[in-house]
Amino acid sequence: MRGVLLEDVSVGFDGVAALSDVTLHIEAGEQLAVIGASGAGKSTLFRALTRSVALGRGRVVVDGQDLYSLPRRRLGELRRRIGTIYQAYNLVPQLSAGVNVSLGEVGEMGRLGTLRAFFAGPDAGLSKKARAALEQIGLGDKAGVRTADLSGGQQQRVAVARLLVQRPDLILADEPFAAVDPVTTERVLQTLLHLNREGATLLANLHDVEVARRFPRVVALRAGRVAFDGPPGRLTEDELAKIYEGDPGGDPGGSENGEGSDLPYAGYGAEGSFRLTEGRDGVSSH
Ligand SMILES: Nc1ncnc2c1ncn2[C@@H]1O[C@H](COP(=O)(O)OP(=O)(O)OP(=O)(O)O)[C@@H](O)[C@H]1O
Repeated sequence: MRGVLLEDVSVGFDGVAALSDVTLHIEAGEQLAVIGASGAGKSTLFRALTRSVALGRGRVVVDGQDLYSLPRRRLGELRRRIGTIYQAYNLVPQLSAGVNVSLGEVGEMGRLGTLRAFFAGPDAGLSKKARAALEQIGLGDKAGVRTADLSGGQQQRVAVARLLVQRPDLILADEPFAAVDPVTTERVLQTLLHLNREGATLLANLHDVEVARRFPRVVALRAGRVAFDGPPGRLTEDELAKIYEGDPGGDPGGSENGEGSDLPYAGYGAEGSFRLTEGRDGVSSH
């Protein structure tokens, strides 16, 4: 994977600009947190990276390929190398957790295995990989449970286990920590960072600025434009105030960030930041 480039990207919905002139270079293997107020365009940015939204203007290049000019088959091939955790998790609710995880296995063998698992019963025939992934994410006992019957946080972990099986080159995690408790957040974060260390480029849309500060590079969107792009140390209270200015809801996911505050960054100064990984400070200046 040679990284990601968005060049002057604009996306509009019924005349409303969701993204305006967004230019971002993301190097292969980078960890990038995307923040911004509700409606700032974060999800639209992620959808543009899988060609799931029409582009008004600009260019999106993933691994050297112009995403929006690719023929269908090549687009499919590229998409299989992109792992997503979206707010709806992209899981098939009627299928068991184990089968959903198996869907991460690309290629014929993976598909056959999944079909076999589907027909043989909810928990039968799963590959070792799928089982190990569920174990790793703490859902070893849920392989046979219908995904619809799992809690929101458990479904989120199923989506993460699927990534462990898929081993994508690019991970798009759109609010991966919504609806999960702090322990699960840590577990999911560690898994994503593990996949990143193994080479995957990681983009995470985060509501919680404290979590975003743990990434070496933070991009903030404000009204569809890039309002900040740099290391978390430069994310001062002033910057944050500009980014979230006029945001009526603060953190719609329910802020755990300070009593009585409705702002997602309340209580966290620029100093409090820390990182999990070492040696990743070399944020490329774009
Ligand atoms: N399918 C759509 N049709 C019409 N408008 C849309 C559509 N998707 C997004 N929008 C609009 O585009 C803007 C950006 O939305 P987007 O979902 O990208 O924001 P966001 O930053 O992800 O917000 P949140 O944090 O609340 O999820 C918003 O004004 C939204 O209402």
